[in-house]
Amino acid sequence: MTDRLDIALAQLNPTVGAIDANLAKAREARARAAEMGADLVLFTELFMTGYPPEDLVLKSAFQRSAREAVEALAADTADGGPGVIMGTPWVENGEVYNAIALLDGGRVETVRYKYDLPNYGVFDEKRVFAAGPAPGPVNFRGVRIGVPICEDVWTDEVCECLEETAAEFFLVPNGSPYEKDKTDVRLNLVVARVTETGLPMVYLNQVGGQDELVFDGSSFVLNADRSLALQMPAWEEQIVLTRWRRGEEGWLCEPGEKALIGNGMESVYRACVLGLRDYVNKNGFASVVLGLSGGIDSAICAALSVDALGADRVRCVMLPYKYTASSSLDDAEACAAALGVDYDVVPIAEAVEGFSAVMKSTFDDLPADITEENIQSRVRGTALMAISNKFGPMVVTTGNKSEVSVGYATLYGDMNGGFNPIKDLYKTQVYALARYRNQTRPSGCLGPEGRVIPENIITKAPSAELREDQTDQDSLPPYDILDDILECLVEHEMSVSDIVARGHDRDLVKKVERLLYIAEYKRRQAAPGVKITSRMFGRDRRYPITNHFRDRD
Ligand SMILES: Nc1ncnc2c1ncn2[C@@H]1O[C@H](COP(=O)(O)OP(=O)(O)OC[C@H]2O[C@@H]([n+]3cccc(C(=O)O)c3)[C@H](O)[C@@H]2O)[C@@H](O)[C@H]1O
Ligand SMILES: Nc1ncnc2c1ncn2[C@@H]1O[C@H](COP(=O)(O)OP(=O)(O)OP(=O)(O)O)[C@@H](O)[C@H]1O
Ligand SMILES: NC(=O)CC[C@H](N)C(=O)O
Repeated sequence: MTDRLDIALAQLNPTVGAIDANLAKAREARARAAEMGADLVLFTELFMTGYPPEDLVLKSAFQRSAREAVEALAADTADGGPGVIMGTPWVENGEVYNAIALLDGGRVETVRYKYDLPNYGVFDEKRVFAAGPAPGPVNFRGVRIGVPICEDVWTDEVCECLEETAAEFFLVPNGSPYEKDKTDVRLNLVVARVTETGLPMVYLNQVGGQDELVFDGSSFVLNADRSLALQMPAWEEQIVLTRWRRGEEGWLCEPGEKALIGNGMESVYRACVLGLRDYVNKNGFASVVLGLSGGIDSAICAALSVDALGADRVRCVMLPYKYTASSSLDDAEACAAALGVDYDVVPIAEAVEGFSAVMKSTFDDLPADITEENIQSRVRGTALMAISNKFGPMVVTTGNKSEVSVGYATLYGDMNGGFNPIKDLYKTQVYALARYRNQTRPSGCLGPEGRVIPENIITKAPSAELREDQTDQDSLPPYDILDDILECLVEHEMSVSDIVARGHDRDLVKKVERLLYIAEYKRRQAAPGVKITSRMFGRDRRYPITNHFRDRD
């Protein structure tokens, strides 16, 4: 039995389905850990397949590939180097489990299954995995290690059971998606588990974007006295060696680096950047294109795109029509120049008017209305998709959560596009993010320092510029009021009367409630985007499209 263990923690960015690449990444990490002198390397939840693999797990070919990769890595451990705790799906007796495999001495020593499968919010694990029995510790070179998997530490049961079966400390592999202000939630949970069991805990989380989810890393270690032994950075890959020593009081992790975890605007900004970067890169796009209107939404999306990919991978196009103010042209050009991106102006009058001419007899001289406004938006959407088809960039779409909530966006028009980095940010948060980015370029961002969004874009009244002198507030309440009502309805599921009790006008709340419900059909056709809040549209909030319910309060 040893009294010393050096454990490498691999906070890495796997890709869902890329089993060969994930295996290669694991081998590289193990080689690095061996150089550091590690006895054991810990990987994150389902690292071998990437997390969350969703229904891929149901395919027998996928299950087989994952197993072969785990067995290949197990064979590597015959070299006498570090053992490995690897997250992987595992099939036994016809059931598929969300598992960890302990690999050592050239073989799969043991496997343990996740007990508590999350099945709420964005998680659907009961759909694809069977729940395992309450796990006992694994025995690694004479040390009994508890390995609860992610959700297993969100309640006390599994850790208690592990402590009762003589676990000496916990190594917890996680696939815990980012949400604003979640860092404290995780820390409090780990404090609770450490307090209940008196055992130290390693909380290791993956990093990177996977469709709408983004994982922040932010892994850490708490000793049995609840002191923070180590804090890994957010948003970055890192392999770190932790040194464990057994004393009279049990195991202690020697204090190591404590990275500062930015919160508030910094974390929101970096989540949007990494979510967009990984979506674009992991789906094989060399570049992106977006319509730059001189408005705040497209300006922040341009800044996020440049910070994610670098200016040379971002193309911005101004698509003016007769309602585009000359100040919008100036603002768009100034924004593009500040960001250093390729910028074109493609006037759309001929296409808009050509389309109107084609429809003239069908429309039978009916007066112009929103139909003609939407044609402008759809011409812009078509132009951007044409650039995408011709040159290959993915279209970044720019609707914020306030617009997406109330359907203030045109289907097959400004809603066109592959990915939306601000989909889960209300308009008031978009303004705050723009101000933040003008003051601070967060670490890991590839754009220039300093002001990248001209002040006029932030201070002018927002407008879709689809008719003369239009502003958003012709159709919508002021955004601070709208956003508060929306947050009450969406994030907090509050009743109309409770929202009115906050000081809002009842008719307005009822109007917003109605707009929210009737726009569900648009959201179902919207591009994916980065989850930031506790209740993103989509998997986090599954409302019916056909829905006659209205709150009677
Ligand atoms: N339940 C349902 N299921 C399936 N489809 C449904 C539907 N209800 C309506 N529809 C369809 O949807 C159509 C209406 O939706 P849509 O065509 O999008 O048009 P609509 O929502 O009527 O108009 C677009 C709105 O977005 C605003 N806006 C704001 C900011 C920027 C931009 C921009 O474009 O740049 C636009 C614009 O001012 C206008 O208020 C209907 O004609 C109908 O075909
Ligand atoms: N003149 C334009 N040139 C290029 N793209 C445009 C133009 N007008 C609209 N778009 C595209 O359509 C999107 C929707 O317009 P919208 O008015 O909602 O956003 P915005 O102009 O960026 O911001 P704001 O709403 O604050 O004015 C824009 O973000 C942009 O991508
Ligand atoms: N993968 C999981 O089990 C994640 C669930 C957990 N509640 C989290 O968000 O961290």
